[in-house]
Formats: sequence, C-alpha cells, structure tokens
Amino acid sequence: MIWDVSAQKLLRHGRRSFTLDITFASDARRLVLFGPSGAGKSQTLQLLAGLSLPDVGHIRVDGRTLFDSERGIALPPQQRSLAYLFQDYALFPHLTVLQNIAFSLRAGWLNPARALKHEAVARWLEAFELEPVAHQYPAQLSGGQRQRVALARALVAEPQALLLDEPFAALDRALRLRLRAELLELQARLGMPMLLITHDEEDIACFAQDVVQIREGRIVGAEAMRVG
Ligand SMILES: Nc1ncnc2c1ncn2[C@@H]1O[C@H](COP(=O)(O)OP(=O)(O)OP(=O)(O)O)[C@@H](O)[C@H]1O
Repeated sequence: MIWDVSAQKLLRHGRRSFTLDITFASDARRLVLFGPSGAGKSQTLQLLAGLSLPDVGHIRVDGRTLFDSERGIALPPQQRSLAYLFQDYALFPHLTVLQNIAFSLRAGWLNPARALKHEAVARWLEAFELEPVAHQYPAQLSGGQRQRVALARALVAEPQALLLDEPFAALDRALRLRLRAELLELQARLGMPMLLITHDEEDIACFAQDVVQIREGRIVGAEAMRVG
C-alpha cells in the first residue's frame, strides 16, 4: 500500500477545538485529498510531513512507517524523505533560483559529495528550463517559474514522495492548465507517489487516480478505499 494513514488528533487554540480523525488507504501514485476550506486538508498533510504528530494512529508511505503510536515510532520531518510543496511555494526571497534549489542540500554543501550535489542542482535547473533565470530572485519570476523552482527545490533531495498543498490555487487559468499538465508529465517520468490536497474539482479530473474526500476532519465516501 502506498498511502496507509489512520490518525487522530485533537487541535486546540484557546477555546476552539477541532478533531481530526482520518483513515484512508490507497495504492494510487496520484492521490487527491479533496474537501472544502477548513475540512482539515492542510492539517492532514502536516501529519504526513511530520510537522505535527497525531495523538494516536499510524502513518505509512510506500511501506515505510513514519509514525506509529503503538510502536513508539515518530520520525522527524527530515527523516521522512517526503518533499512538501507549500501553497505559496515559500521560496526564500533573498536567495537566487539556484540558491533556492541548492538550499535542500545545504547540510552537505562543503562535504566531499559537493560536485555530485552541484550536478543534481544543474540537472533540475535544466529539467525545468530554469537555466536562463538561475541567478534571478523569486520576485523577478513569473508564477509558473516560481512553481517550477519550488518543485525543483522539493525534488533535488530525491524524496520518496511529494506532498502538494493546493499547488494551482494562486494561478490564473491558463497557467493552471499548463502546470497541471507539467505535473502529470513529471509524475509519469519519475513514478514518484504524489498526494495533492485541493478544494478544486478540476484538480481531481486532471490529476487523480484516486480521491479521498474529507469533511469536518473526517474522511467521507467509499472512494477512500478504491485502488487507482
Ligand atoms: N491549533 C488549532 N486549534 C484549533 N483548531 C485548529 C487549529 N489548527 C487548525 N484548526 C482548525 O482546523 C480546521 C482545519 O484546518 P486546515 O487548515 O487543515 O483546513 P483546510 O482543509 O486545509 O482548509 P483550507 O483549504 O482553507 O486551507 C480549521 O477549521 C482550522 O480552524
């Protein structure tokens, strides 16, 4: 099973609370978690990424246990081998395109594998046609280029899977169509499992092999267990 998630978490903020209680399993390499605003999609992605931990449950991706409350396993984010593409891409404004992409590799920047890592950055610059803008800053890029930089930065560390938070929401329609097609092509090329969260039904039509629907912190509908 590629995605095997069963997790409960009580979120509290002052007097407000929100219960996340999600269980789904899917063998789809292109899985969409679909639901309205406030349903708990981002919170679910954060649990997968390890940015927050469930109270109880388990999270397995492609056979690897990332979290299991019964077995006392809770891998930190950097050991999960998952890349997280944030909705606003979260590029560093003071770093160039090249530096943004290389940032994921910074821990080993000065070690003997340096040449190899330069090679990986160069490969992704080329793959996403970013060489002409390698020395520009995010503010000087188009929306599509920004998304490609964010994808390159996510992929350069060779993650096991990619988590995408509403990657097309901020784009105009023409760009959205183009980047959806690019993402499909990328997924086909890499074969990497991808989980995309969205409230846009068009993302389902264009991208999903399988859909998990979420409402008010819970998974609804039989689709949750369908294998794509
Ligand atoms: N610390 C917290 N305490 C209480 N409630 C919280 C906390 N964090 C988030 N929530 C609530 O959890 C719910 C789910 O939030 P989440 O961001 O996951 O929704 P979403 O489906 O991603 O929505 P959107 O598409 O608008 O980003 C929201 O109602 C939010 O207010």
